[in-house]
Amino acid sequence: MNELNVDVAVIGTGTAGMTAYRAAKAHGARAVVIESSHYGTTCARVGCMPSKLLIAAAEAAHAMQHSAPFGVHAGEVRIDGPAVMERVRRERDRFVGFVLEGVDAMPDEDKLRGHARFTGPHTLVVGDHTVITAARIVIATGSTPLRLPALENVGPGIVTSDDVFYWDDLPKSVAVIGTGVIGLELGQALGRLGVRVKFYARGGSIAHITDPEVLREAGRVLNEELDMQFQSKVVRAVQEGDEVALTVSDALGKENTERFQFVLMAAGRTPNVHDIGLEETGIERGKDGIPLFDARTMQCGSSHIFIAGDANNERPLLHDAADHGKIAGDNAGRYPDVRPGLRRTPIAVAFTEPNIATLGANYRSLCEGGKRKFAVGEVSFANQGRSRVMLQNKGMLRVYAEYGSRRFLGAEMIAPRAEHLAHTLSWACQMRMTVDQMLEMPFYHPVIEEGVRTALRDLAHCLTKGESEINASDSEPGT
Ligand SMILES: Cc1cc2nc3c(=O)[nH]c(=O)nc-3n(C[C@H](O)[C@H](O)[C@H](O)COP(=O)(O)OP(=O)(O)OC[C@H]3O[C@@H](n4cnc5c(N)ncnc54)[C@H](O)[C@@H]3O)c2cc1C
Ligand SMILES: NC(=O)c1ccc[n+]([C@@H]2O[C@H](COP(=O)([O-])OP(=O)(O)OC[C@H]3O[C@@H](n4cnc5c(N)ncnc54)[C@H](O)[C@@H]3O)[C@@H](O)[C@H]2O)c1
Repeated sequence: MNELNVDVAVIGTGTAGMTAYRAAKAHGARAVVIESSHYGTTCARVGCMPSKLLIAAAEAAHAMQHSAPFGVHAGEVRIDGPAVMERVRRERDRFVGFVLEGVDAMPDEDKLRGHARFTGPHTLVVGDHTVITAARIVIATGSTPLRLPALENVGPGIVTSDDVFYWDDLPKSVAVIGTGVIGLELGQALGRLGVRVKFYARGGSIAHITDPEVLREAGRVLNEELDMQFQSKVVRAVQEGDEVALTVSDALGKENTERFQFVLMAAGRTPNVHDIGLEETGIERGKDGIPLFDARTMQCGSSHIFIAGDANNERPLLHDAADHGKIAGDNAGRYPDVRPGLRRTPIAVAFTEPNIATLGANYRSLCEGGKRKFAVGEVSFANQGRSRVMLQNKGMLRVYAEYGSRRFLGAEMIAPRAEHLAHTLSWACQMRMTVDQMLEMPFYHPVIEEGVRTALRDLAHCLTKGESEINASDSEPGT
């Protein structure tokens, strides 16, 4: 075994790990990164970028197939599956290439390959070749698609998002298990590209929506296009030649079997913290096995160990992985001088159409502790001017503010181009603006943001009425 002594060891070379490594180095620390699998990051290889490439192709197909109401007729639309997937992979490889250039530029002595595992609070064994003694350690091991027991050992027809971006052609049919962000983004895109897609959801949730009104609207809008079966349970799956016979039971327990070329498991992701010897570290862990940590410093307890990115499951998103990594790397670099780093207003966007977005404090968190102490304003996009012009007049936005201070707190929406609306609103939220200050900002005409103004006006009005009487009772689509 080789032996290595370093100031900072970073486990994982994803976005969080690479950012942590650079931040630690900036403090003059002797730092190394350890990678057990591929360089290139989840985001670039099998995450954010390839999924958006697939969605871009789907948007092109959808626009051509739905241009007739404008008096524009495209003729027969032909989707060339191999060409679609070839572009996804080619552009994906380009993005991965930029990451690999960064890895190549790092000194060789800073990079180790192999699975890292704690053997003590300060020691890691990498593969079967190196023992590292590190004064500080950053865990940035990312996450892995959750595997459902009913879909284990079935055959090649059971896939996860990791597999989709290696396809050479579009499949004929896909069953998507889960109506979370991954399932909806990939499932809708595949459907728009001509694949027969059916969604099976365990409960009634849709992406990260927590507001019951937005959830109901999302269920209604998405159901117009997508075949979604809520309150269902995967019973069994059998590989039969090129197809999987999938048996699912509905809310009443009635079983039904359908055949699909692939079954896409999109039932969530699990932080990679279960096979890294955390029990040897002495740090305290939660029920889910994830170390308890401070979300401002990324420090696990008062230890020399930090945890960043999907591994800590706080907000498993790319920009948060980068922020976590910077904070963890800074603190590991200057330990024991541990300081809180910059945390931004939460923002999450599902790139479905319409987009689904949440920002600031979500509805569920605002309802914690019983009686609601916040006002709600809303707008429907059904008759919103610019949305209707573009034939994208679907969805709703709900905005929240605090009584008394009239401070804007957050929003949830399914709305046309919500990715942009969510940014504007999250900036206002982070600047701690009041609803009145937001209404003093410019609004162009005709734009979708005029819908945001309508919701804010409604919110300002509700704030003057005292406590809202809107019923907070949960309601789920499909129930
Ligand atoms: C399909 C999909 C689409 C997504 N789309 C978006 C999006 O549009 N926007 C967005 O913000 N987020 C998106 N995400 C989420 C985003 O990709 C992740 O939040 C982010 O990439 C996490 O970065 P990370 O550094 O924590 O983990 P990763 O990039 O996964 O890095 C972890 C690394 O650690 C390595 N590792 C694990 N265990 C060990 C070990 N014991 N020893 C050594 N190395 C180890 C792994 O091999 C991996 O390379 C998407 C994710 C998926 C799957
Ligand atoms: N646009 C984006 O920002 C983006 C895109 C993709 C992924 N991501 C990140 O990746 C994370 C993981 O995404 P995800 O979609 O896998 O997870 P998710 O938590 O968003 O959704 C999981 C879905 O699976 C369902 N489910 C859970 N257990 C199940 C079971 N046993 N049987 C059937 N269904 C079950 C849940 O009800 C839910 O609908 C997201 O939370 C997000 O942070 C972000």
